[in-house]
Amino acid sequence: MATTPSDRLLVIDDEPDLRTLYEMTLLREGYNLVSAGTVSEALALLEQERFTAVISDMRLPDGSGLDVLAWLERAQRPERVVVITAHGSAENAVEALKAGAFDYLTKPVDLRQFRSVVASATGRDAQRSRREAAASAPLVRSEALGRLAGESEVMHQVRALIDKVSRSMAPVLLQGESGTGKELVARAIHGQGPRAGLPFVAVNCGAIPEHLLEAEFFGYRKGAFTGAAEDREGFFQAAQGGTLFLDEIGDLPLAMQSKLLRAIQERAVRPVGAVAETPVNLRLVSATHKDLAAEVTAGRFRQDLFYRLNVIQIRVPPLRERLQDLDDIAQALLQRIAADAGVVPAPSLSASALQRLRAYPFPGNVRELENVLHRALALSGGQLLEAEDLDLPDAQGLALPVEREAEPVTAPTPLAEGPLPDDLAAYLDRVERVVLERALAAHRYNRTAAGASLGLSLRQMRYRMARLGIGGPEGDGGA
Ligand SMILES: Nc1ncnc2c1ncn2[C@@H]1O[C@H](COP(=O)(O)OP(=O)(O)OP(=O)(O)O)[C@@H](O)[C@H]1O
Repeated sequence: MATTPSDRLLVIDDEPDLRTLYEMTLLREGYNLVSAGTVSEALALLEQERFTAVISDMRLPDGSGLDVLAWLERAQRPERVVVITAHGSAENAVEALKAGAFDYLTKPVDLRQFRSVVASATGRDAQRSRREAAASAPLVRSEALGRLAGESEVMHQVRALIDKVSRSMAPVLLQGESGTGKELVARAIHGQGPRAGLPFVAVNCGAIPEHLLEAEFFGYRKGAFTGAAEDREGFFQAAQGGTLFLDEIGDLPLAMQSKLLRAIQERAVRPVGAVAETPVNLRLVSATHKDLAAEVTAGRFRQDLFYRLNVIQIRVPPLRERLQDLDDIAQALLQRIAADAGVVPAPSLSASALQRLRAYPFPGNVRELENVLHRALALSGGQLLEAEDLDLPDAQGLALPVEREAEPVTAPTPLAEGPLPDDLAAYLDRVERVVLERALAAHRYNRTAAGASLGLSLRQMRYRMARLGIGGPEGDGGA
């Protein structure tokens, strides 16, 4: 590959053999480099010139890789730093990421991984993929960040954090109620980062049946189980080079938590039925509406996995805590919904409509607001949406949700009597298909509303529709 003048690296390691190994590997890749054996030598070189990236061992005779990181932070230098930590030292890796390292590698260094991590630190992988995918990949860069409306103090903080974390590969944990915009934040982190042109794969951990998790995450080989007619890649392979967004991570069963932890530690996954592992290099963003620290205390979430995922935490507050954003968000959503529906110009909200919105607590947060506006737009037809068009209960009339008695479940008639199905999975798929299709038709193909009527989130609905190959008119903005 052609070298650009910016491909200049600084390698810091005190062991001559390792330094030679790194140098040889990098020279063969076409990089141009200098090396140092101590922190002070490294700082002297850094004072003289700028590098694209710095690759530093953690333990050095006169200090540590963290000292180099701290120096670069203080000097506000743009170099990306990859630290190399001792095997099994999760603390060091997490500490380095928190201190601003771009990424880390663990000893003994796997050279394939080394090349791939350095390629992302120098931006080569992103450049290559942008060239390859220029026309076909949707350019997510900045688009998601642009969609994130709201000028409240807390939203400014969220945006500042997105900007900061997007510069490294550090895992991010997003904490917030359902519908607050966690996925949008995850997309913004990806879109602002150096790998914006690479895939962003969103997975709702809670929507996948437990027995399919491993195959869905890591893929499988042909013949691994009945029905595995060909090799299939998992989410990790699909997100290779980019970002894997694990939503509702708190719903992951313990057994799968262990497998996920292993994949993070080893930076490799083994598809079901495969002998060899496949290296993966991606950024993990996870999200939860649960208090994961409390889940750890309760023994439902692995402490070590929590530690690995929670390197940087961003809290996305509920809408009721940032009511001053409501007007901006409502207007932004209305613009988008109207544009998607081909309604030009977009209608606006009357003063009374805005007042009604402000008085409503929005337990379903921004997603609920989006649905309310969808419905209002479909029903009103005018240029000004009034309070009545929103179809919201008065603030005074709002009652707390009453727990409904669970309705008795009656088995579908064919099962109460008559022959039992000879293929239960296929039979249940047929039942599910009929239920989903009926709910979709009843809600004019609005997947959010159809899902809600069945007690499913939009993601669960999407997952089920995709699994059963149910298409149909795009009925809402949840895609
Ligand atoms: N600040 C915002 N400005 C504009 N639109 C927003 C904002 N926050 C969220 N949205 C929109 O609200 C909807 C719900 O957001 P999103 O799916 O990101 O929430 P979530 O927290 O991931 O929800 P869940 O936990 O249920 O998966 C999306 O259509 C998103 O684009």
